[in-house]
Amino acid sequence: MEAGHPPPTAGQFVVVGGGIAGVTCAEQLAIHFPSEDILLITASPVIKAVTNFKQVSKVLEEFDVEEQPSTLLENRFPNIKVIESGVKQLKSEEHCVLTEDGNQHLYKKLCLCAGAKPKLIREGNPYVLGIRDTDSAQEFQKQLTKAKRIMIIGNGGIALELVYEIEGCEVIWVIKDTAIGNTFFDAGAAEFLTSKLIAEKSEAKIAQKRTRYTTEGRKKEAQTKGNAGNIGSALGPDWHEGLNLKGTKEFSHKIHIETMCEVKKIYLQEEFRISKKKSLTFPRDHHNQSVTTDKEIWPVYVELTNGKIYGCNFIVSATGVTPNTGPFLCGNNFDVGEDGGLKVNDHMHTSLPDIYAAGDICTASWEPSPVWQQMRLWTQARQMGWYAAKCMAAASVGESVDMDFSFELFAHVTKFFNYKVVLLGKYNAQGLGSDHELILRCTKGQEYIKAVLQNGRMMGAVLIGETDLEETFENLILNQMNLSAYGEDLLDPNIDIEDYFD
Ligand SMILES: Cc1cc2nc3c(=O)[nH]c(=O)nc-3n(C[C@H](O)[C@H](O)[C@H](O)COP(=O)(O)OP(=O)(O)OC[C@H]3O[C@@H](n4cnc5c(N)ncnc54)[C@H](O)[C@@H]3O)c2cc1C
Ligand SMILES: NC(=O)c1ccc[n+]([C@@H]2O[C@H](COP(=O)([O-])OP(=O)(O)OC[C@H]3O[C@@H](n4cnc5c(N)ncnc54)[C@H](O)[C@@H]3O)[C@@H](O)[C@H]2O)c1
Repeated sequence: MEAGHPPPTAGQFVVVGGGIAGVTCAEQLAIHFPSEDILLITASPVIKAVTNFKQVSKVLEEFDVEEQPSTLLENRFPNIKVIESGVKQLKSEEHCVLTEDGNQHLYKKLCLCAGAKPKLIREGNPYVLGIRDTDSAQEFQKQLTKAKRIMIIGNGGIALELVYEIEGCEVIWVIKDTAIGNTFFDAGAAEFLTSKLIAEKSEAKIAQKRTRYTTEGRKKEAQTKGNAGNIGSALGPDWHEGLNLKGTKEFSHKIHIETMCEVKKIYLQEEFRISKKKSLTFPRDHHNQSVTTDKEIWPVYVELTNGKIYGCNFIVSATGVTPNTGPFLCGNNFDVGEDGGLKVNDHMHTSLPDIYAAGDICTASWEPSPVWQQMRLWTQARQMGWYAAKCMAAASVGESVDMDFSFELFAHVTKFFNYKVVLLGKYNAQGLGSDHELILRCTKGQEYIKAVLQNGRMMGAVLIGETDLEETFENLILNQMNLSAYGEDLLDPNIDIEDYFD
């Protein structure tokens, strides 16, 4: 044991991380072993709790997420003890974790749920912001209140949400692809959504919000704990609620999309002034009107791979995440996946003895069901945390456990541009090659429905709008019924599809 440290506490169940994965795991362990102490070690001063959980159908689930002081978790589960201190080092051979507060904790079984970090296009550039936790979201909001124009890089969840939410600030949106939202949609769905983006924003957007997201309690806690520098839990659904995402201008939306390009070089103002040979590109809106005369002097200039250069106040790098595996895990010989996550098997077990992992930190390395894939999402963090606890509990009493049903079918419910969006199975025909067919139904401004079929069986679906089809489609994917005979009728709006398959 490390010299100078107090003697370690006795071996117990230890969970690292106060996000959805860690908290769910700790709660389940506390339920399984009511007479044992469960230790939750987290670097952030608040924890994330799942509330109002609703199993909508076999696989689809809905819940709210609340940031809470850790004492609330301890009150609900008296056998959970929360330690608000980052893990400095894992010593897997000694079954021990060292925390920043100078203590060491022995574990009999450990679950690592330390989340992920934004993968920025440039590290260490003060004009490149990432959004992950409450602090980074508030920093972004602060910068936005002073901004006339920003650039958003990336084409996934965060970028989609930001371009819709930001008002009073020009947005130059830079995507590598030909259409928006490539992580979630094909070009057809993207076109459906783009028309909404161009149209005026409706009042209903505010009225239909779902998740409560409170930050007041957290701010006070953070000040008293002085945890500066540590990363907090990831945000989630409706993270922008309560943040006033408004720039300095009076207009609502002004978005210019640059497709099929990336960032080549970022110049600070002074560097740009020196390289005078470059001329500025004036961004144009969807009517091809110049949105600025660009006499401005900008703090930062971005050269894109298509040769254009834009000045802006700052850049948001919404370019995905990297699992948070270091430096506290250095010196431990974990197997890691291509995406840098800790590889876990079908029992959420890593390659090291008695160490499990769940949520954004891990890479699912089992042979998945043909209609499931890992995505670093809220729901999967909850499901993995829950299932990891079940596996840890079973292993500690020598029992076996079957794979949880939630990993049978990929299912995600979210909201983009104020539309309900349900993604099921291989919703973008991922991994199906050209051997599949698509059946579509689209009513502009109302709904977009896509079913992905292979050999007559439904493999995935995208449902945008209030389609009410999620449960039927979920069943069709799960039961793999041969749908060849129905052909296009499958999406005929005059046929009540639910009756069809009852
Ligand atoms: C802006 C934004 C919007 C999102 N929107 C959605 C959405 O609409 N729907 C959806 O499904 N998903 C969404 N996500 C993704 C979702 O938030 C994550 O997939 C999920 O929260 C991951 O949970 P987690 O518990 O694995 O990790 P995290 O929530 O990141 O928690 C990690 C925890 O580990 C702690 N930690 C880290 N390092 C240490 C250490 N060394 N020692 C101790 N503790 C440590 C952290 O403090 C934190 O408490 C969004 C993410 C972002 C950033
Ligand atoms: N409603 C939702 O479900 C939702 C909303 C927000 C965030 N999230 C989740 O939060 C996490 C972070 O969100 P995110 O949007 O950063 O990640 P993401 O994985 O959703 O999207 C990353 C995007 O960045 C692009 N990209 C990657 N490297 C790039 C580069 N060098 N230059 C240009 N583009 C690049 C990718 O092509 C992709 O479009 C993800 O796990 C995401 O699923 C989910």
